[in-house]
Amino acid sequence: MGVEIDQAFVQEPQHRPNLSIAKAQEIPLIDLSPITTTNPSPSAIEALVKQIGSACKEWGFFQVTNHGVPLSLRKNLDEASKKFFSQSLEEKKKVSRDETSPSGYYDTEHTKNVRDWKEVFDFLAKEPTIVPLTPHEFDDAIIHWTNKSPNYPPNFRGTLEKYIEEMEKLGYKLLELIAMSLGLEAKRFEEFFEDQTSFVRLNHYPPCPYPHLALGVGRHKDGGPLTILAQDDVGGLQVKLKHKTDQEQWVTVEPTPNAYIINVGDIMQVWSNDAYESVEHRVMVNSGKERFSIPYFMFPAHDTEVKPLEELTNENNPPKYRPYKWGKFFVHRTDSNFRKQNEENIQIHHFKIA
Ligand SMILES: O=C(O)CCC(=O)C(=O)O
Ligand SMILES: [Fe+2]
Repeated sequence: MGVEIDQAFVQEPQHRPNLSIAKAQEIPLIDLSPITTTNPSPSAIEALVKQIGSACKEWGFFQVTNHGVPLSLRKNLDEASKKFFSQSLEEKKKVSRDETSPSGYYDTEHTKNVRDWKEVFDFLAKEPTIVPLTPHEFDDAIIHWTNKSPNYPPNFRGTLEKYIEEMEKLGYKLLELIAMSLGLEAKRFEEFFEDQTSFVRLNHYPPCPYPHLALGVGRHKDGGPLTILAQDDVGGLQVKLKHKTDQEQWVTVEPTPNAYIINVGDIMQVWSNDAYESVEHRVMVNSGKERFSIPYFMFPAHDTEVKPLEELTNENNPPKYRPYKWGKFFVHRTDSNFRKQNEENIQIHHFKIA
């Protein structure tokens, strides 16, 4: 008799991956050289802004090349991540997250109440990162989160910090392009990031003997405005197609060497009053190969009041969401990561104006 899978990992039948999925379409691949070369022509930038706008509208996801992030930094972090995860569980647990600061190592995340087949290490971009102590609306207490510093591999922290600097630069550039594509001032989004709550996540998906039952990350939408993802050459990320048909259609994002995968998340959906929707995605696992990925979640300051931007709403297009505080939303999600819950996690549709 074979070994049985822990039921906590098993997806409901309708959410199990189709292992023979057709590779029908590709998410857009966008060349960022107009903003990474010196003296770019205004018409090249204009064309780029158009491409970004239509990718955000049609897909919510795109890949970028010529993004300006030095390859050496990415390679250094890839190697450090592999070394870190190759340690014993006991060693990794020495830098476990805890309820006072959720950065660090853990392998127990549940997405939509099913356990993910993965282990992660989270590292905050700003130290300390200021967030509300509790998700409760009328509790004003704040708390300072700090990072865990593993002893191995050597200079792990330095490698992460250098990488984060580059992610921040790329993130601001992308936000400018997205702002322009919505007809906003290029720097419209910058004010929200002064005390940002961004973090980088190292994901490790070990080989899984049950790829037809489990997922590396269950279907979800990212909660912030923007995610910048590096995936290795194994593949497994799937994006749900936006066009509505009777059946859900998932498209695999084929690995493109050295490219970054960009997606707009829930906050961009709210800011843009639904012009750019946050798209569901998930990660398949496979029985033969382990997979590594590194998302950078660009998150605003905790006290950001998230609401549709005034410039993008009017009488004919009234705000579709009630304002909510990012920090409360974030802490609510983080809290629920610690345990399997019976209720649905907090979602932006809870703030939707009917
Ligand atoms: O590993 C990946 O490709 C994506 C991970 C992801 O979607 C997430 O961590 O939010
Ligand atoms: Fe995600």
